[in-house]
Amino acid sequence: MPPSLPHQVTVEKTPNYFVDRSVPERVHNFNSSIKLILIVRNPIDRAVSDYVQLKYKFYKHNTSGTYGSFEERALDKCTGRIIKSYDPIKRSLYSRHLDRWLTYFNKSQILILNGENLKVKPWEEMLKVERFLQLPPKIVRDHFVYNETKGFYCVQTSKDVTTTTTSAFQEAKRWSESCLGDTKGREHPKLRPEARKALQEFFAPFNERFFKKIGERFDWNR
Ligand SMILES: Nc1ncnc2c1ncn2[C@@H]1O[C@H](COP(=O)(O)OS(=O)(=O)O)[C@@H](OP(=O)(O)O)[C@H]1O
Repeated sequence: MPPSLPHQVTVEKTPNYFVDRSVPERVHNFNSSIKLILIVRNPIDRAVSDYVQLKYKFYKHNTSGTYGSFEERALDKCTGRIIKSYDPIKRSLYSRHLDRWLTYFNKSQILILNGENLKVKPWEEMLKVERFLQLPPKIVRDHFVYNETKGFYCVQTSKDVTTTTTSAFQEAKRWSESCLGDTKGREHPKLRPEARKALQEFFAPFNERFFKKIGERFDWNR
């Protein structure tokens, strides 16, 4: 973690911390009063996004062989059952991973954000973050500009700059746009309806357990 001054808040983002078994205890040893933020989305979409990332990495490092389709990787060829040991599936079992964190941290230390809403109304999720971190509310709708090509909002940031003209110094605001990189928003393969149904049935009990633990529900029956 980078050092921070008393008036600063340091934020560190590593998606894999949520699922790595050894991390909750280590984080607790590091700072037991830390605030944690978890962004979740429909576990089926999370699993497919994870698959897309693994497939991309596979072709980056291998010149021969094929990675296979999501269905080939995640569903047993003979029985059609979900392969629980496939990493994108395993990592999407939110209730299991949350359990490990809850053995070390109080629920009030964990903010759960809605990943679907983060994409369509990021300012709403950011307000939750500001409240949770007890920061003055500064982020508003106008800070976001929708990027049609990417299908995501970009963040508009400004910084004060001093410019010299022939007659005077001028204070001006320089606006810049900060957008998500190329590895975000990659196309997902379309799943066969039977495969999607099998995934829905598989994840449903895990989702229910997760909703019970967090005291909130998400619309993931799709
Ligand atoms: N700010 C924001 N808003 C909405 N969605 C977002 C955001 N940041 C990341 N994502 C989506 O999360 C998916 C994985 O990205 P991550 O950054 O978490 O993963 S990783 O750091 O690459 O492991 C990946 O999902 P898909 O694009 O659907 O595959 C990202 O697009």
